[in-house]
Amino acid sequence: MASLAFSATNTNILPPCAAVSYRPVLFRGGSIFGNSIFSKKCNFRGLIVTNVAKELPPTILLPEKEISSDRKLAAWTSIRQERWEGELVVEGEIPLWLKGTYLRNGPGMWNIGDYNFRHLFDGYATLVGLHFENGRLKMAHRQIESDAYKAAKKNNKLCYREFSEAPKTDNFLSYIGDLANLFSGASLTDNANTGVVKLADGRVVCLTETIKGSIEIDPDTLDTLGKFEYSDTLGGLIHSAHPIVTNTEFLTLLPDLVNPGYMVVRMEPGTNERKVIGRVNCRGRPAPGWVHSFPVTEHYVIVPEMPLRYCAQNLLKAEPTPLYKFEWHPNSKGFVHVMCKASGKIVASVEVPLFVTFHFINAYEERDEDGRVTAVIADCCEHHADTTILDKLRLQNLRSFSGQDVLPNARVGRFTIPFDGSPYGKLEAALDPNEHGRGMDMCSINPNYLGNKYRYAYACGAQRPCNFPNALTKVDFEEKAAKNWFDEGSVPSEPFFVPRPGAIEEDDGVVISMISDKNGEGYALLLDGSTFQEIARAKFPYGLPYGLHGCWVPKN
Ligand SMILES: CC(=O)/C=C/C=C(C)/C=C/C1=C(C)CCCC1(C)C
Ligand SMILES: CC(/C=C/C=O)=C\C=C\C=O
Ligand SMILES: [Fe+2]
Repeated sequence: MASLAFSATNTNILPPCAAVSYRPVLFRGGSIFGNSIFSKKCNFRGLIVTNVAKELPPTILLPEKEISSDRKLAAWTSIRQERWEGELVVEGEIPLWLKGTYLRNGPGMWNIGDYNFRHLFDGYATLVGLHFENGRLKMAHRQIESDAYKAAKKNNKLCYREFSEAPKTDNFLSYIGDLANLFSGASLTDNANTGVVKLADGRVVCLTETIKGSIEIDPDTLDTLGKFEYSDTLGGLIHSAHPIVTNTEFLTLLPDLVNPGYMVVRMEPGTNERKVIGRVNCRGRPAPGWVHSFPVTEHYVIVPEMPLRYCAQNLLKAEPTPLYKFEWHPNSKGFVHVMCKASGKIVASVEVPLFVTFHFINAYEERDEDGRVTAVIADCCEHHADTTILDKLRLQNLRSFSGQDVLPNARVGRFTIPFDGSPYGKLEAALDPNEHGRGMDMCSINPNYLGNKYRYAYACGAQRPCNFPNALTKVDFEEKAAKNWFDEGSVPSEPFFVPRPGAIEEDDGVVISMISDKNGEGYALLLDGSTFQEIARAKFPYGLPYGLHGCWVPKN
């Protein structure tokens, strides 16, 4: 077969002492076989895997308490080993036009030795690649070599501030150092665990919300290439986790925590220099709203100002507060601002009902019969202005599903931002949330419809009872209906839509997701974008931790 993109490498991670008993286990798929090992003497449990196809040395996997018959979903369990790569056995048919790699990033390692992290967003980044070619599928995964990850491995302790975790201060003097490091940003993490984007110039960058956590990787080998350094002098410590990336530009928002507002910036392909388009001054106080993502239309950048606001004091605290680095300020209200991409001018700024969202889905302009823009429509996965979703994403909650229906309700929140100068915008459900089980997050659309009127969105929905979105859903905004995919006890990751080259219909393509199943195992799943029926699946050698966001790297 044609040589596929991933390099043949594996890492040996040695257990604390030699294994004493061997038990052959699992693995279909031809390219690998494995032995599980358990040593009573040193209380080590793990797996030995040999990649037969590549004749690599055996890899001894990370010892993990959870690797036992009572193991729970792999989704909330740290990755078993640093890296793996190999071909998977495909059940069903992968369309021959699907050529390229789906890269997915996410927090996949939530412990340093015996110390366990608290929150889903704390984990060290695990990058997974699914490489499709000629109807075949290779999977690879690898840890991103951020400074934070390398330092944790070397010193066997947390060295940088993660989403909810902060390194312990030994004494007063080191605390002073910590404060200095905090203000300079030196102690903030560069653990790029949130997403991965392919820039128009071909570079692939993993991202988180700290600017220093922008890390370039090689999409073929998953190697960490180094920091993606911005060459401008804009400074700042944080940005939106989800830039808008197209063939012509990279747009992002830089929150200004000192003088509450957002810089809207643009970076051209082939450069590392962000240039300012304009600035939005916040209308609420005391700080800008958290801006995990934002949408654009053809001509405008939409800047949401959520009442869940960054909190400088919480940033300084070592112990997590109920809302982590944020605070809920209902009295300071919620707003949506619209900036013209070409001029940087604010063309609308409206107060909207209180809202909580991580992810905007898409936005577009509505026009009258003379072609004048009358309003902007912006859709998001909206959590009914309820911040408890942040707490539900604590690992302890995710790992302890007892059959109770504890996932807070979510909907497709549709903002209407009028252009007639009126001071208020609307926020309503775009369809009955029961269509998708009142779960709604981790969305994607056909990328060719970015910023334009669109009909379909793909997301994680819910089949109740659940404690986390446990279904995949295809929303049809025209029919105001959804099609759902569900497999009892499973946790599916972001359904990522890849359009068929040359397609006319918006939903002509496939949806890729990775499933963590009730047996602790996992598989790649391919659904038809139109029927939302399964067309193929391929089992992983072991279940993978939950991943957040991905991108498509086409192969020419
Ligand atoms: C994984 C995900 O979706 C979000 C991750 C967010 C992170 C890692 C945020 C980190 C932050 C700090 C470490 C300090 C500054 C504030 C903030 C950007 C929230
Ligand atoms: C996984 C998630 C929310 C699920 C709730 O329904 C949010 C992830 C945010 C970061 O990318
Ligand atoms: Fe996200």
